[in-house]
Amino acid sequence: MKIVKFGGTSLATGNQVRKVFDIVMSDPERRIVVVSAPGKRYPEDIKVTDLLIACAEHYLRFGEGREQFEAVIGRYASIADDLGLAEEIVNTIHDDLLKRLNGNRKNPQKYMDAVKASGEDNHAKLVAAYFQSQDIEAHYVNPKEAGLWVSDEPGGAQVLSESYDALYKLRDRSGILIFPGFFGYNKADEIVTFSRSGSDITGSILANAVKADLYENFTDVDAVFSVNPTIVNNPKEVHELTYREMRELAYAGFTVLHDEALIPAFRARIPVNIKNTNHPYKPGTRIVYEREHTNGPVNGIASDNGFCSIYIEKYLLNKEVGFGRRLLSILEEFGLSFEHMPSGIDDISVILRQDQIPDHLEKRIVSRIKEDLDADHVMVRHDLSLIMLVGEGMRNNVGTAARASNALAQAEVNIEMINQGSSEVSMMFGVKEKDEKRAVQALYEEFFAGVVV
Ligand SMILES: Nc1ncnc2c1ncn2[C@@H]1O[C@H](COP(=O)(O)OP(=O)(O)O)[C@@H](O)[C@H]1O
Ligand SMILES: N[C@@H](CC(=O)OP(=O)(O)O)C(=O)O
Repeated sequence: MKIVKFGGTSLATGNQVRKVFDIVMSDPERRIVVVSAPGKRYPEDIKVTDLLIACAEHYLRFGEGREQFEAVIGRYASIADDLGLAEEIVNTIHDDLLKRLNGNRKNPQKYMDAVKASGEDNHAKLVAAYFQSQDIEAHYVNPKEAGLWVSDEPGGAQVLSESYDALYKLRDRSGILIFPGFFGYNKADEIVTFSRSGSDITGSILANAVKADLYENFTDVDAVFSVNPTIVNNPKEVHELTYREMRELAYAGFTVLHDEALIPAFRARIPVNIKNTNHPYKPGTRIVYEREHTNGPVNGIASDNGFCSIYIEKYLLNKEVGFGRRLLSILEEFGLSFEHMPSGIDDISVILRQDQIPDHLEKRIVSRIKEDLDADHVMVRHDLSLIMLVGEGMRNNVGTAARASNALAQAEVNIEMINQGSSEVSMMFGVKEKDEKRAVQALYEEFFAGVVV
């Protein structure tokens, strides 16, 4: 059995839904189909999820939002019209969304989640109606009825372990099951969504639960590229990655797959295949437990910006028992999470996403660290980008850091910090945001020019 997930662009128009139908029907193993809400039809378009967020915000502020509501319904109506579906399905979606918008607004986060989730929920109903119109036995499945239970963290839910046994029973159902991505239910039977792009997570959970042979994730690119295609023109495709490599790359900026979508599949050792809905005959990228290392130390280069580092200097801090713990407990008090913590003998840096620290808090954090830790010097560096070199082959290759540093020096990029992940499949370079593009291009040239991936 295969789990097949289709992203928003794969389901954005009637024509795209027809492609999805053909892909599913071409393989009898494709039994469970996870759908996203309609995505962008062209680059400047707005995803239905974003239209829904705007709609919910309008209702929260003004108690209504006719224009935003019509924009959402218009998207479904045009898809239904394209597919020649009866008016009934659009009426169902219309009534469902209106009911959610007029629902309880006491808890704005929960209200927002219920409205946001309607994007995938209603599209699953529409896609099931299309399959049925083609005389195929297909059923819309509601995540509550199927048993997809999640934690009560609006916009950031985590699956609860008891879901897996409940969802296993989906195997016994007949026909093709159309399952909405992106949300589950908490123990109070309320809708809670995963973080953005979370339909990938639903697919992975279902793959684990039903012990699928394969999790196919259909999107709008032929494969995972070795580097962000907006930074390097026409980059090389990577046809095989390990779970660890993809997890690091997804976390560090490869948005093609949600970084939380790997763990459930990985735990059950289910391979993931990323494929293109528009070119389904192409092999795509396989994500597997192990791979042969035939293509050099680096398998992908990811980058992301918007980081800052808190640099702390104190003579012999490495000898001071509890220094790290006390530093992290100050960050905890301010509700800050950190990404990396490279350290030396007399200094340590904590790297964080800078949007967590509003200007007015920065001074307070710096003086707390100075006073409580009796630090010699504390400084915040802003506007940093983190570049991650990722590859299982790094473990067995001497000189990767030297090659990378040399390439960056040649490109006149100053390295603000270096950190080698303890897993030894990644190496991180911190640079100024203004240098990110040049740095990534130089590293790509060093590790991929002439390499067959
Ligand atoms: N390294 C990469 N390889 C492939 N695609 C990437 C990479 N980094 C970012 N992307 C982007 O990810 C997009 C696909 O992810 P997403 O938009 O979430 O798709 P979907 O809506 O199908 O879930 C691609 O169109 C591409 O712009
Ligand atoms: N529609 C949701 C969830 C999702 O996974 O979408 P997509 O598959 O288009 O990334 C979002 O935009 O966040």
